[in-house]
Amino acid sequence: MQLILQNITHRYGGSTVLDDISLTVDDGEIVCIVGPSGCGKSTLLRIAGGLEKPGGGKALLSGPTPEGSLNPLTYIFQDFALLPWRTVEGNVSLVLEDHGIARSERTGIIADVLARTNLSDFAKALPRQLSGGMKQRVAIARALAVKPAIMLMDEPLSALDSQTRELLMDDLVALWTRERFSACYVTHNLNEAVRLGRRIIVLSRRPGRIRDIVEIDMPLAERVERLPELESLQRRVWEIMREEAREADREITDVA
Ligand SMILES: Nc1ncnc2c1ncn2[C@@H]1O[C@H](COP(=O)(O)OP(=O)(O)OP(=O)(O)O)[C@@H](O)[C@H]1O
Repeated sequence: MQLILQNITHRYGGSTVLDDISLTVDDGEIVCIVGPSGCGKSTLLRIAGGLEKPGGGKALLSGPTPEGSLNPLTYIFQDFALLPWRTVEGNVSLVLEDHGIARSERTGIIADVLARTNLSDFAKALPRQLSGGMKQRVAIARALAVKPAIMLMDEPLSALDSQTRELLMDDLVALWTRERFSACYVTHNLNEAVRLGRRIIVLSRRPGRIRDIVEIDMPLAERVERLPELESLQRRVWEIMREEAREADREITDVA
């Protein structure tokens, strides 16, 4: 299944936030979206997920829904959004209960996604007993449980310290390598973008327009071994963004 954004334009009040954004996320592809603060990355993701209606243009899904997919577009947020009174398995179960999945089937799905995210030993733990990294693994397990066609990931690792972020990136690469998933992945972090993205869409400062697209034709599993190449790609993305980020920074300071 493909996610297609066609000529998306959006305004809040008098100001244009997104201007004529077109992009496609192909089946099995991770597309990263980077750009200066306030350029509309999260807005674009909300439009992609149907949470917000664009002022102009269209967001659509094309192709058959994967078998067993309960929710073709599924979000993963920075703040995990777990229910504190439910255990790890209870949090994953909730989305399945919402879809009316019978208990016996739920048990199988939960065991599968907890195994894939290395959480099997923590099934009975409560969120408050878990580190930030583990909480985000639960959020990823919960997203996988509905067999999404495309995951919409909004800064999923940015609440974590840098070491935990590294571990979670390894996990995402391992998950993707075992069973490819598609994702539209918004991040501030250019290192995450070059580690995970097949394509990196660089947006300009507000109004967000596509400034450039950097393609990375290197298998995900090899990237951690090829850090010098990734560093030069990361520098290239930063060169594209630098002026935009500087202008965006000034703009925000002016407002304050
Ligand atoms: N519901 C809303 N109503 C009015 N303005 C909004 C709303 N949501 C976002 N904005 C504004 O739209 C612009 C884009 O916001 P958005 O959160 O999409 O940007 P972003 O690129 O994700 O930002 P950041 O990198 O800082 O997270 C910002 O100026 C923001 O203040």
